[in-house]
Parts: sequence; structure tokens; C-alpha cells
Amino acid sequence: MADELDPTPYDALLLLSFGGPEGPDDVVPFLENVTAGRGIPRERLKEVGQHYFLFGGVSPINAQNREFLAALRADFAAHGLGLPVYWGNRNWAPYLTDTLRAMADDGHRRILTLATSAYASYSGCRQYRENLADALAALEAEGRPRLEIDKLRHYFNHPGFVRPMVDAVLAALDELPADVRDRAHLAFTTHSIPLTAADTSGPVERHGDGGAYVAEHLDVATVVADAVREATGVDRPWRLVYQSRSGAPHIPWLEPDICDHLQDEHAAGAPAVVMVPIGFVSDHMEVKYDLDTEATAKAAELGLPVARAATVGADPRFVAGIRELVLERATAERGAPVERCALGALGPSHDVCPVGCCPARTPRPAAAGRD
Ligand SMILES: CC1=C(CCC(=O)O)c2cc3nc(cc4[nH]c(cc5[nH]c(cc1n2)c(C)c5CCC(=O)O)c(CCC(=O)O)c4C)C(CCC(=O)O)=C3C
Ligand SMILES: [Fe+2]
Repeated sequence: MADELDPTPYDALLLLSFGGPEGPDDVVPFLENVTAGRGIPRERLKEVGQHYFLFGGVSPINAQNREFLAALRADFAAHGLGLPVYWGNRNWAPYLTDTLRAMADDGHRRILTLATSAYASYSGCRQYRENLADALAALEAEGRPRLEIDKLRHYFNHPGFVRPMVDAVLAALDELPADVRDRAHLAFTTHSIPLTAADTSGPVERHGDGGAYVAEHLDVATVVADAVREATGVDRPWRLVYQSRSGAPHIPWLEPDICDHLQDEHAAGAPAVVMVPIGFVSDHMEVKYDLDTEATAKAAELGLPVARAATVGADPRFVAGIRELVLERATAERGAPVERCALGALGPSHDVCPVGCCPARTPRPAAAGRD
């Protein structure tokens, strides 16, 4: 029998994610939810709708979250961590407000949130905090008791997130033809965001020149590239590149795009490229379409061999890492000394987003932070 682990002061964990359509009829309403008031051109929306229709109108993200949820529950149970785990989304059922209502009605009052985004940014952090504030306001309007909500620190540099990615790169290298494997370059990819959003990502003192968003990705890429070099004895050129650009063409977003990068790599004589989606926690649509479909077709057209590294998904090391992060935060909230695991040069991220962290274009109430 495992010893009991103490989650006090928390009484439940909330897995907070993006959500995705589960059939063709869901695609348009899903995209309307995602883009409400966000100024995305109609043409782009039509195009993204086609990505989903290509996969029968089903995003892989919900199934992946169900699997992750089951893995978290099994891990907590096996380790004697008596913390119930719930799941809610920003853009599709189960919707966050419905999940929080169920949590309140089940008697939970002090909730810790795990967002399926490992890095600082408006889209990956503050927007979820705004969603939490909206949901809390809705429950308050229904006369339900007040919930207190915290959010786990960004886990981009936690060993539970980084170590599976190193193995994923090694596995992807093995998929390449043997004669190019040792000379293959690495392309670390993440979601492009507007330059203004990147420059203001993270705490105010980290703003400017890509902000915390770019710095955190570069830190992870460095750790993974170093570990791969150590494992293979080969020093490979690598670069952080971007994918899934949205928005109006005249607004600058982070570049280069993975497809342009593959073209440049090919022109410069790279014999093969491994694409490593360090920006994502599961193989959802941004990975399945933008990398496995679009970028892979681009590489085929160029005659450039490519392989794509898996995301962490429900890897047991990632699941165990989340358990450690939950216990770390619970311990810190109780005021006890705690060790904070982090690889790379940046050190562990803050527990509570400070004032001015990842500001919105138009300020809105956000929960689980100082402003
Ligand atoms: C940083 C970031 C992450 C990573 C962090 C995290 O994981 O949260 C992420 C994840 C995701 N993005 C996703 C889907 C979409 N994102 C869109 C639009 C946008 N994403 C943005 C940023 C991010 N997005 C931004 C700045 C926009 C422009 C509009 C706006 O300012 O909000 C659009 C609209 C159409 C389009 O233009 O692409 C869609 C459909 C899915 C679900 C995939 C599936 O269904 O499997 C996931 C996991
Ligand atoms: Fe997105």
C-alpha cells in the first residue's frame, strides 16, 4: 500500500484544455467559439475548417485529453494521492463552466488548475485565466459558493515534460533512412503568435525581444539538443521555428514558418530534418495537419527526408511530473520548504502570474494571478 500523499489545501485538480470538434457538424460552431471577437480573416477560417474536415471533422485533442485524464487518475490512485481530477475546455464540451459547476456541486472549494499549455503567453496562459474568471462569475451569478482557483506553474522545463521529448527525438531519428540519420538537422516547432504577444509574454521584466515565450522555447530546445547530442555523439544544427500562423497578413507573427524553414534547409544542403513540436503537449490538429500533413508534403515536394518527433501525450514520466508539480505547489501553499525541479538555464517558473504578465490587448478580468 502506497503512503498517503497530502494535496492540502487543494481538494481537486482541473485539467483545462482547448477542446476540439468531435464530428463534421461541430466544426463550424467550434471555430466560431475559438475566434469570437479575435479578428481572424474569413479565408483563414475556411481553410482551417478544411483541415478538420480532412480528418472527418474530428480533432484528436479530446480523445487525447480523455486518455491523459485517465492516466492522471490511475497515477494518483497508485501513489495514494486522493485528489479527484476533472476536465473542462475553453472551446468545446465539456465546457469549463459546466465542469466548474459540477466541481462546486461536488463540494470542492479550493481547486488547482493544470492547463495543457506548457509555456507563458496570452493564448497559453492568461486567456485560460480569463476563461476561469468568466466561469467563476457565471457560477456566482447562479448563487453558487465561491471557489478559490490556482494554476500550476509553467512546466516547459520540468524533467517530466523534457525527458520524454529527448526519447521522442531519438525515435524520430531512427525513422530516417540510415544514410542521412547522422547528419539530420533538428527543427523545434511551436505555435506562432503575434510579435506583440511574444514581446509582452511572461512577467514584465522579461518583456521585449520575444519575451518569456521565445526564451522558454529556446531553453527547452537547448536542453533537448544537448541531450540528443550526448545520446548520439553527433552535434546537429538546430533552430526554433514556428507553425500554425493565423491572423491578418499585415500583422507580424513569429517566423520563420516550418515550411519556409524546410525549404531553406534543403537549399542549404541539409540531408534530412527532424521536426520536434516542443510547443504542444499532445498530437492534436496543429501537429496532425500543420506538421504531419502540410509540412510533410512540403518536404516530399523538396525531396527532403523528414521525421516528426512525438509529443509527450500521456507518457508516464509526464503524468508523474504533474503529480510532482501538484505536490510541490500544495507544499508551497502550506508554507513548507519545497524543492522545485527544472532543467535548463531559466529555473522554475513563478507559481502566481505577477501583475502585467502576458497582458491582453483589451484588459479583462483574469483569475489565478495578481491581476
Ligand atoms: C500559443 C498557442 C497554442 C499553444 C498553447 C495551447 O495549447 O494552448 C495554441 C493551441 C491550439 N490552437 C488550436 C486551434 C486553433 N487556434 C487558433 C487560433 C490561434 N491560436 C493561437 C495561439 C495558440 N494556439 C493564436 C494566437 C491564434 C489566433 C487567434 C487568437 O488570437 O486567439 C484557431 C483559429 C483558426 C486559426 O487561425 O488557426 C484554431 C482552430 C488548438 C486545437 C487543436 C485541435 O483541434 O486539435 C490548440 C491546442
Ligand atoms: Fe491556436
